[in-house]
Amino acid sequence: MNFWWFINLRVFLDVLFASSLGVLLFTRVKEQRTLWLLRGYLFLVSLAWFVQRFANLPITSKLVDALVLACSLSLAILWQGELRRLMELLGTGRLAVILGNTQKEFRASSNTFAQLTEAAGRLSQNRKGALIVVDMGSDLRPEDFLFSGVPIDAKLSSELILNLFAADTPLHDGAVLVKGNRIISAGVILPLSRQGISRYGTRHLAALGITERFDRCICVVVSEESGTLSLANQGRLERPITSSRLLDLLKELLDPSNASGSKSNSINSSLKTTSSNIETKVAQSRVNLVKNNDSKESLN
Ligand SMILES: Nc1ncnc2c1ncn2[C@@H]1O[C@H](COP(=O)(O)OP(=O)(O)OP(=O)(O)O)[C@@H](O)[C@H]1O
Repeated sequence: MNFWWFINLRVFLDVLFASSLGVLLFTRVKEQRTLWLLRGYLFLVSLAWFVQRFANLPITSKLVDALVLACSLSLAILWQGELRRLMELLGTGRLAVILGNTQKEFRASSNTFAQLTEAAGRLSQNRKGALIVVDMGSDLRPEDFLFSGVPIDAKLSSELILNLFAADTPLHDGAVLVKGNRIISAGVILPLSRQGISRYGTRHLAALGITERFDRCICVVVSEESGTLSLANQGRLERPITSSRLLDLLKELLDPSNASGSKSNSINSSLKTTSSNIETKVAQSRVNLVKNNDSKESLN
């Protein structure tokens, strides 16, 4: 009696844990393609188990086992970022994140986006390198950075961002961390991504590195070399973008309900930026012309 009760309890717990793991896995995967891969893989694993357990077919069993091994290796390569993140979460005891409970949300006002975009646009025009991490409610902790930087905790403004990235200032190297409407820290050193090493420099790799680890983290990057503006999200870089496109993307990411409206506006706004850039260049050439005339007059 006791023995059967124990066996039943074991079977019950086994089914309970396996199904909880399955539900957890499937609810955490958001991308359709990843879901298909996972389903295919689980089907293969079950097939291998079935053939091994119930069918006495040694050659088929070996073949299916080899297939499962090959698929496991491919998935380990394909999902190396996610698997590393899972191990990091387990290692640091952040079980709430694994269970999908990422509580807080950092809401930024539209004025903050405008300030951020304005600063990025001006840095881009002046070819000043910059890296701004916007945390939208991830579970980022200081230990997730290689160096957590210098605490700032100040209201975000375009002037402050421009100051932080001004050349030859102590905090211009590294990234600025933004949460909601506040600048949390500056001079932050981010983990680098291993993808695209041959294509990008370290600033862009740092943006890829942090966004591929944290879903609810995005990075605005300004290239010092070319002045190009980029937005990194989920380990992908959208570049080159205009500052108005950046504003649209930020609004879409932080308030997806605005997406359709802002998409239709984005073409208009990028046209506006192009025309304002042209106006700026015309104005600059006028200033140069006036300066040249002045210097000619002074020579005469
Ligand atoms: N891990 C990092 N975390 C934060 N910032 C970093 C990191 N690595 C480099 N940077 C920043 O990037 C600067 C170097 O950029 P680098 O030229 O190597 O990259 P890049 O992607 O080619 O950028 P750019 O187009 O601006 O030249 C450093 O001076 C530093 O400010």
